[in-house]
Amino acid sequence: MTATKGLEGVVAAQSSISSIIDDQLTYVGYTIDDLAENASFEEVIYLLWNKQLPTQSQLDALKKELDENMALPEGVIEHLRSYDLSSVHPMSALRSAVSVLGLYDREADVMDNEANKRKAIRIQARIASVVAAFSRLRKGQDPVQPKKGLSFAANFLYMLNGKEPEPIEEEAFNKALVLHADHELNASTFTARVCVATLSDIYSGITAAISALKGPLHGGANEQVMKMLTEIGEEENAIPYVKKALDNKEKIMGMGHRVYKTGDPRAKHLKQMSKQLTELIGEPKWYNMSVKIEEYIKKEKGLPANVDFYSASVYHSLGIDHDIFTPIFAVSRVSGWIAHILEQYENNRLIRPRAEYVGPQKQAYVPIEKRG
Ligand SMILES: CC(=O)SCCNC(=O)CCNC(=O)[C@H](O)C(C)(C)COP(=O)(O)OP(=O)(O)OC[C@H]1O[C@@H](n2cnc3c(N)ncnc32)[C@H](O)[C@@H]1OP(=O)(O)O
Ligand SMILES: O=C([O-])CC(=O)C(=O)O
Repeated sequence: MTATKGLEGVVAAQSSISSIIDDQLTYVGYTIDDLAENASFEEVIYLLWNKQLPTQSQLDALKKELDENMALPEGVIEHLRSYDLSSVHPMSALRSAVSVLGLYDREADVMDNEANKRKAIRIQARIASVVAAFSRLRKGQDPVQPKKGLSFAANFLYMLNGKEPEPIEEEAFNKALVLHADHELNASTFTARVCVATLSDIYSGITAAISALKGPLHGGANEQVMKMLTEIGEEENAIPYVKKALDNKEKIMGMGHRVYKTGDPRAKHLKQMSKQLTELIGEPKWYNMSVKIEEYIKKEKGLPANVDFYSASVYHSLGIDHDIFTPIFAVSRVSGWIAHILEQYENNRLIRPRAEYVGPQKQAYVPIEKRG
């Protein structure tokens, strides 16, 4: 038995949700370019969960269900008020709050398909509310109740900021949600599938997935990109900064990808949005220094920008706190996690690979008093 480090190239599941072939990403066979330009996030949720685009009445029904389930149980708000919010990372808060959400769901451990679909709606709707409530509570503001009839994107920004977004903000945020919704067997999705393949419940699967997304090699990279841009400060510092980082064998966040070698097809959409939005807020330097870094890393290391690179300056331009970037990734990706969890339940087998043992062999037990 020989291990493949990081499971690179290992095909670990069959799926009909999303695919990456020749650096092209599709959700259920629709290209990400087509969806990013045309689809609402709600349509994408429906697509991922039902493997087909909704009719108008199916979309209306989904929107109504999301609207009806967005408000948080009072116990979850109390939970968020029960600890020092200033001392925790929002991803840790989200991870714990989703676990608490499960405690307030009477169907949490009901495993049939219909119950799982009802829980899917509740989780999708409430994760957005948790992130918004957390963000407000830690600033000493009360949570804002969701407003029925708004799009998912607009409702999130409304709950976050207490005012409805401008059309350009809503459109940009919707596109970001569409672009982040699913991505085949990335680390957090794989984590979710491993978890529920034991026939554990959907809240456990999502909590596990959030835990995996948090890391800076995965979803946590978007926050780190903005940290880097902030440290760089001005355009002329960009190249010296990344050159020094490479000399020190440090990784440049938002660059490189396990699967994409020529480019991440989501990045060009975010790049375009970054240009537009940073100009709009009068801070084009974030876009300009990002372009410089992207070009330099491509030239020096042959690595492309990934989805996390330009999303950082997009979210910054929308006025979102930098440590809320990764929770926003979760607000979108939960749609994909749920799709994969439902797909795993449909045709389940325990996921249990092997390890190549490389430790000592044939050791004889030594009584404790004789150990040196
Ligand atoms: C939503 C997402 O999860 S997208 C990914 C978000 N993560 C990041 O942006 C973090 C930065 N990027 C990385 O760490 C990596 O490119 C990953 C984790 C995304 C992919 O990693 P892997 O496929 O395992 O590649 P690995 O880390 O083994 O790197 C291969 C080589 O490229 C180099 N490399 C990879 N990414 C980078 C980077 N961002 N900056 C500098 N060098 C890099 C490595 O140092 C390594 O070089 P070496 O062979 O000389 O040691
Ligand atoms: O697929 C991956 O490894 C990481 C990624 O881009 C994502 O999860 O969107």
